[in-house]
Amino acid sequence: MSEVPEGGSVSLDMLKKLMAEFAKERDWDQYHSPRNLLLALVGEVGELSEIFQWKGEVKRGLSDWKEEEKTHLGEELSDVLLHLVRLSDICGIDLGKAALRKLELNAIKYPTKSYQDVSTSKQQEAYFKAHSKKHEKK
Ligand SMILES: Nc1ccn([C@H]2C[C@H](O)[C@@H](COP(=O)(O)OP(=O)(O)OP(=O)(O)O)O2)c(=O)n1
Repeated sequence: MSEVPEGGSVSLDMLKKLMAEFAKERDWDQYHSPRNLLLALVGEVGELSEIFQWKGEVKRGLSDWKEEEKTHLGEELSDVLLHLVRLSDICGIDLGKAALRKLELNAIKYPTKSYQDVSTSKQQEAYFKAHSKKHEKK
């Protein structure tokens, strides 16, 4: 099993390399096509959703969940992340860089100043209005 590196942080690059190694050692590169990986990712998102299904709203921090439930949640979150990392790699996308760029775009699209003084529900209203307009244009 891979150890958490000194300093404690796990990088996307490390996960990318470990996934590439994992596939190579099993001769699974042939199955890791973009489409197959996308379908596997969607399947894992389904498994993640099942954990929350029928529970109603859950508290942030999941303080009333059993340890086994939290462990299971960690496993399904990891499957989603690992498939996403692998899909990005196979598509030649640098996921870390792409995510940083997307954060910058998000900050331009939703500048803090214009949202500071409005309540959460107002922000959400503005968001949904903007989105429904975008879809109407199509
Ligand atoms: N062709 C495959 C199959 C699996 N994996 C890796 C990526 C995921 O992290 C994990 C997913 O494994 P499973 O498909 O066995 O899914 P689960 O672990 O969720 O098992 P189950 O569906 O039985 O609950 O294994 C992979 O890289 N390539």
